[in-house]
Amino acid sequence: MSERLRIAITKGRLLDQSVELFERVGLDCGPIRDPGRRLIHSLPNYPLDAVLAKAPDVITYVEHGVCDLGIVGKDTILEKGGSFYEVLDLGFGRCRFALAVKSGSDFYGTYKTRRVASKYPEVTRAFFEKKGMDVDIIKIEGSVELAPLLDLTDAIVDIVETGATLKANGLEPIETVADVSARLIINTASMKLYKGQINDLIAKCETGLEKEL
Ligand SMILES: Nc1ncnc2c1ncn2[C@@H]1O[C@H](COP(=O)(O)OP(=O)(O)OP(=O)(O)O)[C@@H](O)[C@H]1O
Ligand SMILES: O=P(O)(O)OC[C@H]1O[C@H](OP(=O)(O)OP(=O)(O)O)[C@H](O)[C@@H]1O
Repeated sequence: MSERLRIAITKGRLLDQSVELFERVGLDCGPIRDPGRRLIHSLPNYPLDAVLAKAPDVITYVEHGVCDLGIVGKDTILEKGGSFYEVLDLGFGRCRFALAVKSGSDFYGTYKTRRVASKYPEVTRAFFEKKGMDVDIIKIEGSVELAPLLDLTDAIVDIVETGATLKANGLEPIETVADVSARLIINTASMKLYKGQINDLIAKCETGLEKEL
């Protein structure tokens, strides 16, 4: 019997490339190419329902087993953690976490406790803990580049893709914190219960990735 699997896909930047990957291996993604306001869509030619969710919620739904699989950025995985299998680097959504400062400023050249703003406080904490450095971390919800411009903090840890946002705001990256790309994650119980079907979908993703090369 073929169960319908459920996959949570991160809305926004990762959705288009997820659709591209699935379509490359013959999955009809018509319903999620142009999803409108509807959040759950059945794929017409493969036993898969796609749930469109915010990045951290993708992990929540997969961890709780209400979705069998998920597509989410490594940034969110590093920040939120959780218990699931991370089975594939999907290669798209490539960017990096970087430590950035106002151009020319000397972040490491002082003994006072530095302040760092980030939408990713856990990633930031782990980065400085590894260095044995005590920093004050301030959580910001978006447009993190504002924090040093307003002199709230000495630096930011944020996602950098092209570097255009940093440059436009007179900031510069001084260190890479971690590389980021989209990952396929699987609920641990689903992996056992629906092994055959999940492996079929993983194999399709692998084929899709090879086709792109
Ligand atoms: N330039 C980039 N900026 C932000 N995320 C990026 C970038 N490039 C790739 N990504 C990946 O895309 C994922 C989704 O990003 P997106 O900007 O769509 O949502 P978000 O900024 O996390 O949430 P929000 O809906 O609040 O904007 C990120 O978690 C990350 O893995
Ligand atoms: O290096 P770049 O190519 O310029 O991309 C990086 C920018 O994109 C992201 O912001 P996003 O557009 O998601 O908005 P946000 O800051 O409100 O999250 C990220 O937080 C940076 O600000």
